[in-house]
Amino acid sequence: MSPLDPPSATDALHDRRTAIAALGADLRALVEAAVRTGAPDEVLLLAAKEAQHLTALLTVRPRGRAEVPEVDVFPGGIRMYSPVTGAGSPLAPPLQIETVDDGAVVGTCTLGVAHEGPPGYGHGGVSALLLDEVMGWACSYAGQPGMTIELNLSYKRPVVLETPLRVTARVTERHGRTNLVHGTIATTAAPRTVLVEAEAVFFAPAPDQARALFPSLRDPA
Ligand SMILES: CCCCCCCCCCCCCCCC(=O)SCCNC(=O)CCNC(=O)[C@H](O)C(C)(C)COP(=O)(O)OP(=O)(O)OC[C@H]1O[C@@H](n2cnc3c(N)ncnc32)[C@H](O)[C@@H]1OP(=O)(O)O
Repeated sequence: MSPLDPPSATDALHDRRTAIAALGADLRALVEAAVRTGAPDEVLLLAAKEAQHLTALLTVRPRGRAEVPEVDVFPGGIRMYSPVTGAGSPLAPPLQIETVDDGAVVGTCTLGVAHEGPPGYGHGGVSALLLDEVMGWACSYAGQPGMTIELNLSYKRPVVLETPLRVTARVTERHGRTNLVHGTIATTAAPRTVLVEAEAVFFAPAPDQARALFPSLRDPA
C-alpha cells in the first residue's frame, strides 16, 4: 500500500466522510453559481437569507481552531476540509492526489470561475496553493511530512479555467530535516507544456517542535 492510500475506514467513518463530501460538493456548486450568476437583485437577497439559514443549521459543536477533525489522518493523510484537497471544503477545487508516478506525486483538478485571476485564467495565488499542497504530499511520500519554508514560482503561461490540470511534485534533495522540492502545473492534455514551475524548501519539524506547533498531534515521533 502506498503511504498516500487512506487506511481502511470503519463504516461510521466512511459514512461521515461521505456526508461531508456530499455537502462539500453542493457548497462548491453554490459558490460557482454565486460568482457566475446573472440573477436579479431580489433573487440574490433571497439566496442570502437561505445562506443565513444554512449557516445556522451548521453552527453546531464547531471544532476548535487547532483541533484535528476526527475524519482526518494527520500528518500525511486525508484532510477532509483542506482548502486544496478537501472533499468537504467549498474552497477546494478539490485537487485529487491520484498517482505516484516514477517518484513524483501527481494531483489533478479543474479550476472554476471562483478561482479566477485574469478573466478566463486561474489566479496566481491559486496556482501557488496547488503547488504548495502537492509539494507537501511529495515530502510525505518521501517519508518527511513538513512545512513550507520557502516557495518560488515561475509563471510561464496562464492557467486556463475549466480545463483538467496536472500538478506534479518530487523531492530532489534532502539535507537532514530539510527537503528541496520541484513542482509543475500543466494541463492533462499537454503534460509536457509547463504553465507554472515551482522550487520549494520544506522543513520537517523535530518531535518537540511538532508537539509545540500541533498540540492535538498524539505521537509526532
Ligand atoms: C511529525 C509531525 C510533522 C508535522 C508537519 C506536517 C505539516 C503538514 C502540513 C500539511 C499541510 C500542507 C500544506 C502545504 C504546506 C504548508 O502550507 S505549511 C504552512 C506554511 N508554512 C509555515 O507556516 C512555516 C512557518 N515557519 C515556521 O514555523 C518555522 O520556520 C519552522 C518550520 C517551525 C522551522 O523553524 P526553525 O527550526 O526555527 O527554523 P530554522 O532553524 O530557521 O530552519 C530549519 C532548517 O531549515 C533550513 N532553512 C531555512 N530556510 C531555508 C531556505 N530558504 N533554504 C534552505 N534551507 C533553509 C535551516 O538552515 C535549518 O536547517 P538545519 O539547521 O536544521 O539543518
